[in-house]
Amino acid sequence: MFLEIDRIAAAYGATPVLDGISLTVAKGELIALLGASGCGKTTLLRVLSGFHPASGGHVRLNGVDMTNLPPEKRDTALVFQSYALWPHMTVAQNVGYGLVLRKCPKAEIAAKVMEALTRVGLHGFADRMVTQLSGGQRQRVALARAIVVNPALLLLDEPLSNLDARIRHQVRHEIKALQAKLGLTAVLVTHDQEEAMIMADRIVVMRGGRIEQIGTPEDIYARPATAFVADFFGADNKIETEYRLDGADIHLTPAGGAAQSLPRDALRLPENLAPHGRLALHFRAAAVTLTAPDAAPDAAALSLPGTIRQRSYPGGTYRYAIALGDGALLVDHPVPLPEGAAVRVTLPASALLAFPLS
Ligand SMILES: Nc1ncnc2c1ncn2[C@@H]1O[C@H](COP(=O)(O)OP(=O)(O)OP(=O)(O)O)[C@@H](O)[C@H]1O
Repeated sequence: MFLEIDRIAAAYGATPVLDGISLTVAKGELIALLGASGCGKTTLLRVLSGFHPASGGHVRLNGVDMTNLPPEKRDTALVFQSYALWPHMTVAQNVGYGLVLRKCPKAEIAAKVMEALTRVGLHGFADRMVTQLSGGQRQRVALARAIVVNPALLLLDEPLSNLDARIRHQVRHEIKALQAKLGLTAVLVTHDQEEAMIMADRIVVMRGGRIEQIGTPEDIYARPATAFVADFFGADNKIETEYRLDGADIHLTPAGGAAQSLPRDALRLPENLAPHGRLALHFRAAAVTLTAPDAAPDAAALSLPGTIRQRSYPGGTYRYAIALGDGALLVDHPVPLPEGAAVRVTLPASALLAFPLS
């Protein structure tokens, strides 16, 4: 494997932050480290760049153990959230800085800088001061500065989070296209689930200094391995239920609802599920339908009585807060319904992600 992260541990003083992180990255692959604030993504990136020491484990790049190499001896380039450009230098001087340090001939620097600026769409900006650029343009300069040295590994530390939404959406497609075109191996740190989905070949979901799941965006979205990942990827509505397996069926008794049976195959159940116990059923707001309380129930869906507590309009569809037993759900539904109305909440079995509760 091109990049091997092997049981990496890291700490700040006596406080452990990374706890045995192992993962491999293929040449040309873009991996996103995704997780809530404080889970250790930036620390892992700092370990890869050499700005923070590993307290255990190894990092190998292209077969070379770089665990204890200083940053400048690693074949990596880092793009920061804050751009970290020199304000007293022009765009070209910023982009060429690394090549000057490497003592490249002047003519070669000029040619490489021009090529990098063209690649990031900043042809014609070479002589501008970076203080005269927008945030999106500054981040393109930072990207040009990273790619101009042709690094074996590109490290991106929340590179888009200082940009406003519209520019961010545009620049993330540009970075992805450039990385793919140049065949760069890249590790991106982000806390934005959509950004990780759009940019990454594989996503590494981190939690509390450990890896919770690694997979393609499709994999993680459709088959989250844990309730935490389901929650993080938008399946954040949850119903708790007693269950009992019975031949081809599963009997469910959800909190606040009547007992129901569903074909066992209709749900994606965890492997080695005990014959009975409790499950958390996670699902996305858009998967639910609302009908009149007396509508005929669907045999392949869980059906629960609820009351509309609140209605809002995020655009395109209505969003309802529904009281269900002593719990609450958020549901998207295209039709306006009055607050206070009794409804039947229908959850198609295929939309339910089931996780055992202890
Ligand atoms: N310089 C430091 N000294 C002490 N503790 C630190 C330091 N930097 C980070 N930490 C702690 O280490 C843990 C992991 O931090 P890290 O910055 O890697 O998380 P993160 O997932 O990148 O979070 P964020 O998205 O907020 O940047 C956090 O609990 C944080 O408080």
